[in-house]
Amino acid sequence: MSTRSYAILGTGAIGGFYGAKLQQLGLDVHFLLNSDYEQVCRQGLLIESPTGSFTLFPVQAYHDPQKMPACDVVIIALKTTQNHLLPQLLPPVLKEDGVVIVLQNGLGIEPQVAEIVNSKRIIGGMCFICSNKVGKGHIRHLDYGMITIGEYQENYQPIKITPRIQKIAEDFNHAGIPTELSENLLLARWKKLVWNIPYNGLSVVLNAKTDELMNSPDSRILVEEIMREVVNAAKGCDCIIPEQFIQKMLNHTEKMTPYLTSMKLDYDRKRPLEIEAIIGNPLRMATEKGVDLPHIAMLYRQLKFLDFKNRSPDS
Ligand SMILES: NC(=O)C1=CN([C@@H]2O[C@H](COP(=O)(O)OP(=O)(O)OC[C@H]3O[C@@H](n4cnc5c(N)ncnc54)[C@H](OP(=O)(O)O)[C@@H]3O)[C@@H](O)[C@H]2O)C=CC1
Ligand SMILES: CC(C)(CO)C(=O)C(=O)O
Repeated sequence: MSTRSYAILGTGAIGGFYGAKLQQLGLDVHFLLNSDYEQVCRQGLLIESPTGSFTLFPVQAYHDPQKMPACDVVIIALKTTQNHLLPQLLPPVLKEDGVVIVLQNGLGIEPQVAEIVNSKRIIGGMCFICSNKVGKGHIRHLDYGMITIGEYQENYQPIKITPRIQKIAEDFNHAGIPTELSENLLLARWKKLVWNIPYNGLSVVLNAKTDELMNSPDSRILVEEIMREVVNAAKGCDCIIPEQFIQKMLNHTEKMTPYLTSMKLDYDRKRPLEIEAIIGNPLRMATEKGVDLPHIAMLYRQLKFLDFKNRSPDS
C-alpha cells in the first residue's frame, strides 16, 4: 500500500470524486473546501456513481490551507477561473519534494503554476469524466473517469515517463481510476481540446446539450469545422493529431449520454466561464505560431460577450 499523502485543492466534481476514491483505497487525503466545508465536516462527502455510490466519512476537511499538512501530491481541482488564488493556496500544502498535478481543462495552466513552484515539480492531467457537484458535499459521477497524466517540462517540451508518474498512476489505478501516461503533455492537452473547444463553447453560444449539437446538421457542421481548426492549431504548435481523431471524437459524442458541458453548467449558474484556459490560451498559442483560426476567434469573442452580460448586475 502506498504511503503518499494527497491534498485536494477544490473539492468539487472532480476533486471530490477522485479524492474520495483515493481515500477509499486507504490513502491519506486532505480536502480543501470553500462553501461546503461545514456540511462535509458534519456529514462527509456523498459520492453517487454508476461504479458504486458511497459516503466518505470522516473527511480530513479544511477551510484554510495554512492548517493543512504539506503533502506529497497536490491535486489542483479548482475551476481555472479561481487560479488567481493559487499563490496563497498552493505553497503551504506542498512538501519540499512533493509534486503538483494540474487536473484542469485547457492549456497554459502549468506555466502559470511554474511561477509559484519549481517547474520540475509539475504534472499535467486530463480528466475524461462526466461529473457534477449537485449540492453541498454531494458529487454525482455520471460517466467515464480516465485520467491521462504527463510530466510538465518548460515550454511543454516532451519528456519520458518518469518513475514518479508511474507511482502516482498506480495509486489511481488501485483506486479504480484508469490512467494513461503521456510523454507529450502538450499533444495530450491539444487532443482534449479537440472536444472541449467546440462542445464547451457551442453549448453556451447555442444553448444546447451534446446530443442537440450532434443531431442538427447545422451545429454538427460547426462542431466539425471547429475541431478541424483545433487540429490545425495543434499542428502549428508541432503537435500532430491524425485526421481520424476528429471522427473518433464525433462517434464518441454520439454515443454519450446527452450531456451539459461544464462550461454550460457554469453559465446557467451565472459563474465565470473557463474561457481563457479552454479557448483564449490555445487561440493565442496557435496565433503566435501564425495559424489563422477564424471560427475559434469568433467563438472566443462570443463567449466573452455572453459571460460578461450573464454576470453583469442587471442580467
Ligand atoms: N466536471 C467534469 O466532469 C470535468 C471537469 N474538468 C475540469 O476540472 C476542473 C474542475 O472542475 P469541476 O470539478 O467541474 O468544478 P467544481 O466547481 O465542481 O469544483 C471546484 C471546487 O473548487 C471549490 N473552490 C472554489 N474556490 C475555492 C477556494 N478558495 N478554496 C477551496 N475550494 C474552492 C469550489 O467550492 P465552492 O463551490 O464552494 O466555491 C468547488 O467545490 C475544471 O478545470 C474543469 O474544466 C475536466 C473534465 C471533466
Ligand atoms: C469532455 C468532458 C465532457 C469530460 O471529460 C469535459 O471535459 C467537460 O465537460 O468539460
